[in-house]
Amino acid sequence: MISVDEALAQVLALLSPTDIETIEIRDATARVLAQPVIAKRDQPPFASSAMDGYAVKSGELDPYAQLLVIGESAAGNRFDGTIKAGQCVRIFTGAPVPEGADRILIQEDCTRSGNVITVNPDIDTAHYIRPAGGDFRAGSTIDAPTPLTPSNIALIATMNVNELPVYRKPVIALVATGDELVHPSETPNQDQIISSNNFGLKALIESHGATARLLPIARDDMDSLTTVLDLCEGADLIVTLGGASVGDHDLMGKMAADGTLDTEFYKVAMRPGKPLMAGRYKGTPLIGLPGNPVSSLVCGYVFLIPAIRAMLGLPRAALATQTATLGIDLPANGPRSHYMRAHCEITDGQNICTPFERQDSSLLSVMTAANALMIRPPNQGALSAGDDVQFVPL
Ligand SMILES: Nc1nc2c(c(=O)[nH]1)N[C@H]1C(S)=C(S)[C@@H](COP(=O)(O)OP(=O)(O)OC[C@H]3O[C@@H](n4cnc5c(N)ncnc54)[C@H](O)[C@@H]3O)O[C@H]1N2
Ligand code: MOO
Repeated sequence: MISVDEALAQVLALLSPTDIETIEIRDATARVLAQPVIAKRDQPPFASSAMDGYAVKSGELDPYAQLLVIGESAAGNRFDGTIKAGQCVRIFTGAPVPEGADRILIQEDCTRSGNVITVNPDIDTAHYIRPAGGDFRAGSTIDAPTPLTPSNIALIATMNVNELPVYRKPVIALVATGDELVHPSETPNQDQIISSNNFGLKALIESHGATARLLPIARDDMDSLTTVLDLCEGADLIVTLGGASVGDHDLMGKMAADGTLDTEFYKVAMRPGKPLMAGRYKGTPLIGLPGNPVSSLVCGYVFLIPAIRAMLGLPRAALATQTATLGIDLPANGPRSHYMRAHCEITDGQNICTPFERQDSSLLSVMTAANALMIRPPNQGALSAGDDVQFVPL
């Protein structure tokens, strides 16, 4: 069996970035910028006031000095004249600072009577002017590829860029397999269960910037399976769920083993996830995930998130791990990497990571209670509470 790292490298080698399309900024949520964008203007485009008050000459603010208010500068409506000695202009936050002014006196620091203000004896020392281009200059860029976050979407809008080149959302076809499966809301017979893996994986896929296509459930016969796989035409990636192992009805496993799939690998030294496979079906990249619900989801995190990132043109890399302190003693690990469902919690300033006692790969309730996958390398010796461990946050 190959290692998780080797398997991930082979999965990523099957995939290329999608093509680039242009979208409007209103549709940019969670997309990935494919080419740099360039600011069309300075921000702010003019020196502007940071406070509500009066635009003044800084040399004229002696205690009890009086200044004549000669006009108003509001956000969106500037004062067109120039401030001369003894004068000031009423100004509001965001408004252009008039010619001749080099400071904003906040309104709390003066009293006004008619068109005259009197400066208080004890005033704030800040100037409250935001210089033109203080945030960024015209011509400054946001590099690509980069995931579009709320803040860089706002930044790009401020740059006066409306149309953005982004990677097309990869389409991932999800094929649940098994005679025992029915759709939620259907009435299962006594031998049937509700198909859940496809919905969990759909949520995982869509929350990482791809589109999931839910296919009809494939039954445990070759005709049904190939009919559904053929319906995946046009997808960037096919993900099958279940039927990956060695039982008589595990048809994906058979296809991987007998070469019906253009198989890159079959079986990985990981727990859960041993029967994982990858290859191509009629030219389309395919990842076959095991059917146990937790195995499906864990493999989804470990392989599909990096796969989606690769298809979105982002760096090809495994999920980033973090270090925590183990909360309990653990016996030696077996020959497979173990992705243990765990709970991490900050206690006395330390991140304590404690794996759940029950690690069976059918237990979705345990997976749901977990906030981390604690990773144990193959054949790692026994560990004691207090040892450093690696984990991936969920
Ligand atoms: N003799 C051996 N048996 C098994 C081995 C092995 O090495 N030798 N490996 C075990 C491991 S590890 C895993 S993981 C499972 C994986 O099996 P399959 O991928 O073939 O999965 P299925 O048999 O189809 O299903 C397993 C389990 O999960 C349920 N399931 C399947 N699909 C869904 C779905 N869409 N939603 C909810 N639940 C689903 C299914 O009903 C089964 O209970 O094989 C072991 N066996
Ligand atoms: O590898 Mo299986 O996915 O352990 O349950």
